[in-house]
Amino acid sequence: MKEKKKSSVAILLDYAGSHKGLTFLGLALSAVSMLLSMVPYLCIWLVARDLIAVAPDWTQAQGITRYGWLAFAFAVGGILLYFAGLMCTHLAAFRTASNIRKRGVAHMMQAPLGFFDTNASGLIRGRLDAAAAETETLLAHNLADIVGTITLFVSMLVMMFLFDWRMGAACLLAAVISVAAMFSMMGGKNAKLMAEYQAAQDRMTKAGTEYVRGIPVVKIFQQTVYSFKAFQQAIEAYSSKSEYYQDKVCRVPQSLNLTFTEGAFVFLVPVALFLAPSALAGGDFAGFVTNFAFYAVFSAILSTALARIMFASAGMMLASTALGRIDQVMCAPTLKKPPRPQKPQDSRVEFADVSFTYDGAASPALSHLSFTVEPGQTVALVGPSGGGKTTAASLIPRFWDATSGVVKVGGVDVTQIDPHVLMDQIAFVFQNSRLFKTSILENVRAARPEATRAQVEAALMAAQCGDILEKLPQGMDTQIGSEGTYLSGGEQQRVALARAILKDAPIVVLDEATAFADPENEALIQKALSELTRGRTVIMIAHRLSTVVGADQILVLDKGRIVEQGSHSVLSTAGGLYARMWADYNQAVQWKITSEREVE
Ligand SMILES: Nc1ncnc2c1ncn2[C@@H]1O[C@H](COP(=O)(O)OP(=O)(O)OP(=O)(O)O)[C@@H](O)[C@H]1O
Repeated sequence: MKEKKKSSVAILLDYAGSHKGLTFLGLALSAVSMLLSMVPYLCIWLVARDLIAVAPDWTQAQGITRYGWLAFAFAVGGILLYFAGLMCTHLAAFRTASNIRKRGVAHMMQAPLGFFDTNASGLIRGRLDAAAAETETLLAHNLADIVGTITLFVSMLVMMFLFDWRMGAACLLAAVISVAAMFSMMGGKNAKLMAEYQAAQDRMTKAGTEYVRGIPVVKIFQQTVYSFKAFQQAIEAYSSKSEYYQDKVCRVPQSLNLTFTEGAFVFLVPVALFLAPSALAGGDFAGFVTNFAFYAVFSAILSTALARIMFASAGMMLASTALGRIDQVMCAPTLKKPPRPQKPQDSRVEFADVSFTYDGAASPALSHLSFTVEPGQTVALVGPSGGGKTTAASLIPRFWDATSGVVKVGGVDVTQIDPHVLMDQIAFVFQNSRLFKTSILENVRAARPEATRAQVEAALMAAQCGDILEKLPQGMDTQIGSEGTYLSGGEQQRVALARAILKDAPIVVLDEATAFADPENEALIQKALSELTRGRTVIMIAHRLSTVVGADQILVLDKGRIVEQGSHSVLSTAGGLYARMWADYNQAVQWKITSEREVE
């Protein structure tokens, strides 16, 4: 059976969780407040009736003061209940939006890390944040307005029969035309257009983020804003979408809507003129005038009600597209947790016939990789750019899951290990490790939150960070990025290594840890690395072949396959790809030394 699509409101109420009741209470209060606000109109009718009945001897109309107070009391009561209702719906809306944010973030925490390579984390966060905020308006205001206005229309129907259904129908006719015009802007094809408009807005935000990131390049190469084609095209696409929507979808219905929102009177007057002669002839002209006075005043609240419906429907549309965007975040892939997790036995890493293809890629990034790294061994992954080194290393901590074959840690398939336990087994040092904008202490302690100050300090010392701590005003309590406290790339790398040392994981994955360091930093980083890797299983990705000479095993990856495997001494004389790379590397080093001598 086809599953019925849930409405936006139902989805939002799911997110509201325990605050669902508060939303219902708010809506009920809003409905009751609308009913109370009808009473003053009834009082007007009663006053008009009494006045006309005693005219011209107004002193005989003794009930009107009572009606006046009654109208006042109900009006105030209506306002108070309306505010009480709004308080409930606001509270529920804030909680719901906060639940959406929390659930989104919790879901993201379960996404494989590789997901963030292809989906900018800033965009995901922005999307979740903005979309959650957009749902707030629907729950806090729009829903209460919709419920209130439905109550109003129902009570109007009752009032139609209560006094004179013909004049009541005249008032309603304007409302019906106005609502019909409004819904024609939102239904079917137009809803799709609205979704396209929102998508164009999303693309513009994304292109804007890319543009801001690329500003240094734009400046260095003296380009203008127009050289950033993607951003410019995204802006143009957005403006043409919004113009199209405004022009083709909104213009006529919006004009109709506006005309009839203000025009309830238009139908009432001709109907009254038509009815007047028979009322005169029937002898109940006083009753007729009273009814007319009532509907004339009553029709004025129609425009307020319609304006509320208009805002509410716009809010509904916004919320439904916002929910669509939230859904995209919630549908992001997550790491499947094993039903019966197993514990890794040791720090052995094993690839058994592993292949991997990135989503949407035409060819595999890795094909039938098989190798074993015994506990305590160091294996280096080398090879031409795009060969698959980073991809292979990424499969160990499950940044991605293998498309086929098995990656094992400690003899257990990584997909059968609890993700937290797996992460505890592995320290990953990236090419350019990011530090948080907090103290050095907290940056390092991120690896092991329960670590003492002394343990953090020991890790910093082991990572050769003594000189960094000395020059900083508050040592390891100095906030990174504050008041001119910036660390160089090599220094940041050493702090990141201290983090990895503190983690004390049995397996270490190093992705070009020394790639961007200057010679002085490189020597320190090498020292820090030997502290980090001592006695551990190490998988290192390296471009500088000098760093892999001592590795127990070198795997040469080319086009996703292992083309050579062995120790440096064997491979450098085997006449294959590694030997050529080694020769090229030595030539480059020779060239560097010669050119440096010439400069001297
Ligand atoms: N997130 C991704 N989505 C799609 N394809 C990717 C992604 N990351 C890498 N690739 C592709 O997978 C292949 C292997 O890339 P990988 O980064 O693993 O190579 P590498 O050997 O580490 O290269 P380098 O030495 O330049 O860092 C390449 O063809 C690359 O274009």
